[in-house]
Amino acid sequence: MAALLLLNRVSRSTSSNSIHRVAGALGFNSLNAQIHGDRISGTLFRVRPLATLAEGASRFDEMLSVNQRKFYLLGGKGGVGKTSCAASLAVKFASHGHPTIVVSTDPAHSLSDSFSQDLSGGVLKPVQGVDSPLLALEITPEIMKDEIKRQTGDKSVKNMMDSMGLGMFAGELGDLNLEDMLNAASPGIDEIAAISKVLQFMEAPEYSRFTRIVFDTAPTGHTLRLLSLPDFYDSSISKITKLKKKITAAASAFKSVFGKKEIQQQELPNELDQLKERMEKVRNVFRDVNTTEFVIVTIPTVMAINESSRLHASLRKENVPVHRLIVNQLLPQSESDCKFCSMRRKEQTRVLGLIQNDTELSGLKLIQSPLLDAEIRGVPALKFMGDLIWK
Ligand SMILES: Nc1ncnc2c1ncn2[C@@H]1O[C@H](COP(=O)(O)OP(=O)(O)OP(=O)(O)O)[C@@H](O)[C@H]1O
Repeated sequence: MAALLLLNRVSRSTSSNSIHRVAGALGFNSLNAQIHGDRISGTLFRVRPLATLAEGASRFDEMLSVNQRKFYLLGGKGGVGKTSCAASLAVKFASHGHPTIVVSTDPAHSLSDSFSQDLSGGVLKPVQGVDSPLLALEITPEIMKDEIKRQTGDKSVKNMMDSMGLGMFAGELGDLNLEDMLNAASPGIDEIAAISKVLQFMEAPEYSRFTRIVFDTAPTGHTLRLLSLPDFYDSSISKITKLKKKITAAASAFKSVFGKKEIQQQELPNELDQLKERMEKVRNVFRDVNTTEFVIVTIPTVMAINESSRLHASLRKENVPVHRLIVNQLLPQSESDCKFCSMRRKEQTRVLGLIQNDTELSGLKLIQSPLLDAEIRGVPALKFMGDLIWK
């Protein structure tokens, strides 16, 4: 029981190596800590339990204990605090000895803003101010598009038919290529880029030491597309593969009539089969309770809770493991409570009650995260937030 938090603000400065250690010893937490030479100054908050709402522990020890690689995807409605929660989780994992990568798949990136450092450019960049390895990546669709083109190479249908001696029949099909075929029906390059990165993290030896991969996902719609994309690809690739087999069979028949050597199946490029296999791998990872967890982030409003409930239903349908729900931006109790604040708090308490009665959400571990009186920017602030949420 008891998890709403009271934050009393006291300004201080200290010459300690770690403002967090000193703050902890004094019974405070710190936010907006700044380092000036050997001095650290910042704002300290005292955090103590107040209200009598359901327990909000995230069981971070569980999240930490597994040594094998785990993927954490944080998602929810726009603006609820997904990036702040994802960034704070990544900092916390790294601070507890897990080499971590945090990836933004949201086309409207805010990782750089959240960490208050430049993490743009579509490449993995080390996050400054964290003791153990923490890399960040804002996936840039344009850069990824080129990368995907390079990976898929020239798969034009005309070339394929040429290689079978059927170039003269290619006609209109000549302009068609695999990338266009997939893009035409595909939900979006952002999701493809994200999947492609997951594959790289899974397969490339240089990333093997990273045991935690945290995804700051785009608002709900995009995220659901991301998760169902491997299935979409799987079915598209199956169709294309069938089409290729039919063309090959027709070519063989055609050539044998004219006395040419029959085309062997193994002459066909097998990249599509490989792509299908890799997509299956991603799909399995997203659905494996041992490798992946999707954490839903929400705020205490009826609209956000309803969307979270729908999100959980969709994730359940996709068999994506979900155990935790963060309710962010809960108004803390204050000694000089204004009427507006007490009304809002009452409403928020009512909404928390709705979660407990929601069939989709009631079974999830509820994590309560207070609304702070400062924007969460920079590693010290993220550490502060992480200590409130991930415990
Ligand atoms: N608990 C909190 N207390 C105070 N400010 C918060 C809290 N959580 C998030 N914020 C602030 O709210 C803003 C939006 O947060 P954030 O970018 O993490 O949300 P998001 O869900 O990732 O947004 P988007 O959907 O636009 O990507 C930021 O300015 C962030 O600092």
